[in-house]
Amino acid sequence: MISLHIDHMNTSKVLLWFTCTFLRTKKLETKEIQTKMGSEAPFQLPIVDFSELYKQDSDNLIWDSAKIKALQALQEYGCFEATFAQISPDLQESVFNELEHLFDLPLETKKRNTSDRDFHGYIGEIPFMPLYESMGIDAPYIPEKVDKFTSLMWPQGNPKFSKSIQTYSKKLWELDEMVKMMVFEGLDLEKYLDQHLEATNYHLKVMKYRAADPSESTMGLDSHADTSILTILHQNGIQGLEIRTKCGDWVTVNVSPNSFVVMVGESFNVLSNGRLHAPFHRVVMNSSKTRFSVGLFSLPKIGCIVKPPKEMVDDEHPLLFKPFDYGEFMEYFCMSGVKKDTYGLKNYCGVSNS
Ligand SMILES: O=C(O)CCC(=O)C(=O)O
Ligand SMILES: [Fe+2]
Repeated sequence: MISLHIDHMNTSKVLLWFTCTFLRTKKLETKEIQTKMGSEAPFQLPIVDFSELYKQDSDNLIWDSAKIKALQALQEYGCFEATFAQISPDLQESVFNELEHLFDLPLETKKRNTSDRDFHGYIGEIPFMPLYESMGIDAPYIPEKVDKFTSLMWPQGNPKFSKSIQTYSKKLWELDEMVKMMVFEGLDLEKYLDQHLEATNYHLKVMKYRAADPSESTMGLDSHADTSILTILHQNGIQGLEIRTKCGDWVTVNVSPNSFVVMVGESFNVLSNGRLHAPFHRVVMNSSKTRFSVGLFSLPKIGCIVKPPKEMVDDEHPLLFKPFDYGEFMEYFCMSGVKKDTYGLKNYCGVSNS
């Protein structure tokens, strides 16, 4: 989940942000120049096809090969590109059309999307992130939750919006569970999968990034790692997502049309005791067209202690994080302010000298 929230920031933090953003923009300009000179090879994330998994697969060959590829990618890059024909191009188009209407609503209407959880309601008008706006729906596969959001935005109703978002979220949720099943199997933790899924909440965040004016920074969303377990991202064909590799290089993730990006959040890094990599990522708006994106975030339920299964800890893999509660962590995270390129959970409960 993004690690930026102005409500909890005092003036000095905001100033610090401005300074950091300025310095990063300078660095970014250098990188853009390098790209123009052709010094960087295009980067392609591993692609895992989930569409075929619905077919008869008696020897589990399709499943096992997808599982190996997915796990390797999550260990090496912290993400991969997923193809998933069960979310049809028509459904995708309908979701992005509806999002355009949603973000076109008056600001006062969009601000009705409030939440008692940080980052789950309307976010926008942030001075250091002027291109960015987002709204959120908890448990979006539950029809009543989406209907409630829809009637806040359109008191006269908008069944088309409700239907598209519900159908779409349910499919994304299926994809999330398939990835978790692969990871848990791949790490020999199958017996913990059901209890893990029971202890998980879901949040759908819909985002809009307007194009930058010539005088503005192109930074749409600054560098951060998600605090989630897993995040599934989808965009309207406008590129902008960048990840930082383990070597520290920023690379643009050119996502193919109709594909999704599956990304590890810090909570999965904790659960796997460091085996899965949670990548820093950001959004850079080099396009003159508006970018819409959607993220399904799976989050540890508040009150359920997050810690790796005992099989993940041994002499070779000493415990990296103390057990934590996500609700308590979020309180700390919001109060401690934003720290650029820093892992919030590592700061909060990392075992020292890990
Ligand atoms: O818009 C995107 O593709 C990325 C959004 C993101 O990283 C986030 O909301 O945490
Ligand atoms: Fe993110």
